[in-house]
Amino acid sequence: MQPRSTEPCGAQRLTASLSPLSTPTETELPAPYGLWMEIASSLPQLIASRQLRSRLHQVPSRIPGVLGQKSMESCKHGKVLPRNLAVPFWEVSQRLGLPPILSHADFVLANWKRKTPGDLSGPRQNLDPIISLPGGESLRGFILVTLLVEKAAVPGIKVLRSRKPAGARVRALPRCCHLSAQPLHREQTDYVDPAVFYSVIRIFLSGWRDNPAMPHGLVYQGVSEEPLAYSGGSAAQSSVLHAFDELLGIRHSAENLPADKAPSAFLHRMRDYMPPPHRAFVEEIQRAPSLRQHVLSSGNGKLCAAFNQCVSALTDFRTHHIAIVTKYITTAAAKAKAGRGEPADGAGPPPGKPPSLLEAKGTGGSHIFRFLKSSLKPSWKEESG
Ligand code: HEM
Repeated sequence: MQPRSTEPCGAQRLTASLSPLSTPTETELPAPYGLWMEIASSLPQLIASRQLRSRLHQVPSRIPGVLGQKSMESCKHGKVLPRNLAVPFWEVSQRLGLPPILSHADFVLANWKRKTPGDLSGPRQNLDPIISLPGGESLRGFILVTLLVEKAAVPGIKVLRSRKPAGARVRALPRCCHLSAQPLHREQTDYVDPAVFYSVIRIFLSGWRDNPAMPHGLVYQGVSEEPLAYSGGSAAQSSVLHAFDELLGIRHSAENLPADKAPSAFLHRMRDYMPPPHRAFVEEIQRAPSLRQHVLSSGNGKLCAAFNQCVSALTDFRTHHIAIVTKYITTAAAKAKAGRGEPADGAGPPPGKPPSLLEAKGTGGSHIFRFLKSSLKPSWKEESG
């Protein structure tokens, strides 16, 4: 991964809007980016009518006064992102401290707006994604349900950020550590059609690292002659579970897996896909004195029970999540193979052949069940006293 600049600029406002639960303040880019906005706002239609490629050719390779220009480099091999997309994408990503690929931060955290001013008491009804992809209502449900899980975690994150003594924080957490496992299950089921998720939405989240469909990554023309490999968007890039895991000192076991394939290695890599303030927050919790050690040495039964409740809440969330993955990937794959997995009307046609090479893979490219089941069995990080 390239070194990242944290250079302040207009991008800083965008970064600020990525902090947990703040409303994205800007939903339109400034005038020089008019053509980009126009294309971004009609992606589903452009993809369905196969006009996206020709529209993208019209994007100028230089955006006046905003982004620099790199010299054209020839491309020797691999799948190529043309220079007029690759260079600005690279530069904006550098300024945001994010990798140049659609990440959880882009797709979910910064991609929502209120339909009407007001609170989020009827959240799904009053919310919309800013930028959509093919997938119709299922795509909308997928983004917004994921966002609502982030929202449900806010009280817990606030406890983590509070300056209260460790004991008080442990006691406060079980009340707000549920992470909405039940609603996650119910809402995904109600709003996201598995066939649409499997054959349409997932393609946009498949990335070009550990993806057999793009084994050599992607050449970002004008940025690097060598192909670059980045994982696709996944809620594994959300700071929420990482923060709770670090707080509770949870490590994910890796039976029969080489170290580089262990869940902990994958999850650590996903931190590179978080906005820098989120990553810093998780690392700060990681560096803090061990809460578990504090609880154990307190000899306080109620405190131990509260701590264990937090661990159970995470396990429950992950158990529900596995049920979702079974439905949206395993069962959907079987149906697609049997020819019974046609997306419902209104979802738009699949933009290409469903990625059969990705069947056993997660959105971020992991071998899903081995990975997800191992994260159900928490082990503890080694503690030095
Ligand atoms: C249709 C819905 C969903 C599907 C099919 C799905 C699928 C997956 C898959 C396959 C993985 C493995 C890692 C990867 O390859 O990216 C994963 C990881 C993960 N997902 Fe989801 N997911 C869904 C919804 C959600 C939601 C709404 C959340 C909550 C914000 C969530 C949170 C996570 C987390 C935290 C991980 C990392 C593994 C862990 O910490 O246990 N997922 N998901």
